Amino acid sequence: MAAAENIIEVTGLRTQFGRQVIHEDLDFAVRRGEVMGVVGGSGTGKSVLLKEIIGLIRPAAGDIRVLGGDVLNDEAAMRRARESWGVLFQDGALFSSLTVAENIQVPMRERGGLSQALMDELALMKLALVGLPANAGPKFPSELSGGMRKRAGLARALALDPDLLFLDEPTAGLDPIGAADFDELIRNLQQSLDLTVVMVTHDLDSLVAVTDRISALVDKKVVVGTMAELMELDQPWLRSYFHGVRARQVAGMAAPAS
Ligand SMILES: Nc1ncnc2c1ncn2[C@@H]1O[C@H](COP(=O)(O)OP(=O)(O)OP(=O)(O)O)[C@@H](O)[C@H]1O
Repeated sequence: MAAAENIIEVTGLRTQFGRQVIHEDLDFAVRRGEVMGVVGGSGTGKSVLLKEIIGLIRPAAGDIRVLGGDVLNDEAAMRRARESWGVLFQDGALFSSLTVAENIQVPMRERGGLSQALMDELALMKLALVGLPANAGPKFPSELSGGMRKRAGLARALALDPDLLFLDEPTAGLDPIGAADFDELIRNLQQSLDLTVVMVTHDLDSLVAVTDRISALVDKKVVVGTMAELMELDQPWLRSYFHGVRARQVAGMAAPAS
């Protein structure tokens, strides 16, 4: 079998804020077409890792490649990469003064070259894609439920038909049923749109339902594997994270039928 292509490749990453070292010689890779979960204790630098990959924070050292391009040093590679991804950060981060449809059209406007009529049509398509009714388009974010706002944020992340989707705590703040529905939506979209997904989450149900592999941030580095593989490791944080009663229940539910 041919080796899977890495759509993201981070090597030798060092992140430091003042004297606080967050990542030290960290390697992280994501294969095209997989859903990679990112977990780790509070403050281990999960969100910062995402922000470094998308160019919002510059690391102290290391190499970051997206789609094979050196996004830290090559502006053209960064432009190409930026056009290839969509991002859903916590809370959906919608502009409260814009309607949902206008929010979805923000990335389209930034790219330019599309008529308003086409953008209106595209916004309707994106709403349908994430399971929102057409009448959500003219509403303001404050008029939607938390779950609907997340979906609207996802619709905006999908505005430019990305190959790559970054999700930071997508189910945070949702009730268990809302979170399970959102997990299912992500998995369905990943398959139907052939997306690669990088998802920071604390939610074990999401990890089981959505991810193919998991990167755990421990000791300033990444440990990567399937959930079953990580559960086997004798590392204190991983043990307490995966071996709690709740974790065992979730993992038991996920065990393949044999
Ligand atoms: N721009 C910044 N300047 C200074 N310190 C920062 C900055 N961004 C993050 N940090 C620090 O880096 C560390 C990692 O932050 P990050 O938000 O990535 O954590 P996290 O793993 O996502 O945690 P949590 O699960 O609590 O959200 C924290 O100690 C945070 O205070």
